[in-house]
Amino acid sequence: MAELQLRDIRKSFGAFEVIKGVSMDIRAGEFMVFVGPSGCGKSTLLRLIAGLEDITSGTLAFDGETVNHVVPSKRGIAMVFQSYALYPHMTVFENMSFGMQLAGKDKEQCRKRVEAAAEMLQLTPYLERLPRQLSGGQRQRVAIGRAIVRDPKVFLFDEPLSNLDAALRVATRIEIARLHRSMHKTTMIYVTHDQVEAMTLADRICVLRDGLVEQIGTPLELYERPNSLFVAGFIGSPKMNFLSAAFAAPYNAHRIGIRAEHLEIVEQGGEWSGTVVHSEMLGSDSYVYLDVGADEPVIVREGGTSRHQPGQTLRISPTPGQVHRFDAGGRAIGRVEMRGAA
Ligand SMILES: Nc1ncnc2c1ncn2[C@@H]1O[C@H](COP(=O)(O)OP(=O)(O)OP(=O)(O)O)[C@@H](O)[C@H]1O
Repeated sequence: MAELQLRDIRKSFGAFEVIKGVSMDIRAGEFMVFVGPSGCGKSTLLRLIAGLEDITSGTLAFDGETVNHVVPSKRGIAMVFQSYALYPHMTVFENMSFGMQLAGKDKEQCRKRVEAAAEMLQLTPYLERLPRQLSGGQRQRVAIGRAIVRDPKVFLFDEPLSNLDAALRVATRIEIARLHRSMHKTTMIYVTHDQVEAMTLADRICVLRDGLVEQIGTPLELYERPNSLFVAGFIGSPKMNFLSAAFAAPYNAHRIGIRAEHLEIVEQGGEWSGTVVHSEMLGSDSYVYLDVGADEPVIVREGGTSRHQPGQTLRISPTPGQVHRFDAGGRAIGRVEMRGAA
């Protein structure tokens, strides 16, 4: 378990600055998730923490000690990548124990650690198999097991589940959450594109944008109190509905944002009305897409099966207190109880 301090970290590749001054504290035992659009620098930041890339300027400290010039093998980290990078000619047991044997660990100690990790990851029946005799999810668990046996202070994950199909992704995600709990809360830093992974695994999420931190907070903080249009649009699925001009003016905002679950279809009155252009049924919920005359259809969540057909006119109202307001620069200016109240 280690605490990390990042102070004004910058990274350039030649003249191209990718990380532009990132500062944050990652608490001991915390599960921190980095999200952000493609190319914003998530993997680069993780690789700087791992020591796989040199930091151009700024300070990186583990438990108060600067590690900028400490080689990766001496940082007490273990990293799991999207590609499992297992040795194809070695069994699961050998793949997991190889690193320890290289480090000169006692054979018996290696065996015990591998068996304990295999137990934790439900890999015990597969220890004598070769990687090609395993499913993708099992291979990724071996890669995670190989990292566990090193008993790292900090675990780094770079999109570890993105090669897996949907069902395996869910199963392995639950496995990782369980792992975090059972490893006495080893500090974990996890890069992902996946909303659900970020929301369900993270103690805190860091949203990166163009090499800078846009917002750091618990999943619920980011979901309920995004500090910018960018975070509001990035966190949550379906995306928050954004409305501008005549829709936002009564709220004294440049733009307003309302989540699909905070719009209610009403029989009478209603703040806006629109035509149903599409509806999606997910089983437990439905999403109704309404053309209210804005740039894009507004998405409204309905519990159960939608009763609404394309072409039908519906009236909708936002849930009081759930209208997010944004200024012309895209900064949040808080939610309001009702229109005209700001
Ligand atoms: N070794 C390198 N040399 C030059 N440019 C690089 C290098 N590594 C990364 N970059 C650039 O740095 C930027 C950030 O890359 P990075 O892989 O960190 O982004 P990311 O947020 O992880 O993206 P993705 O979600 O697509 O994986 C990109 O523009 C990338 O092309």
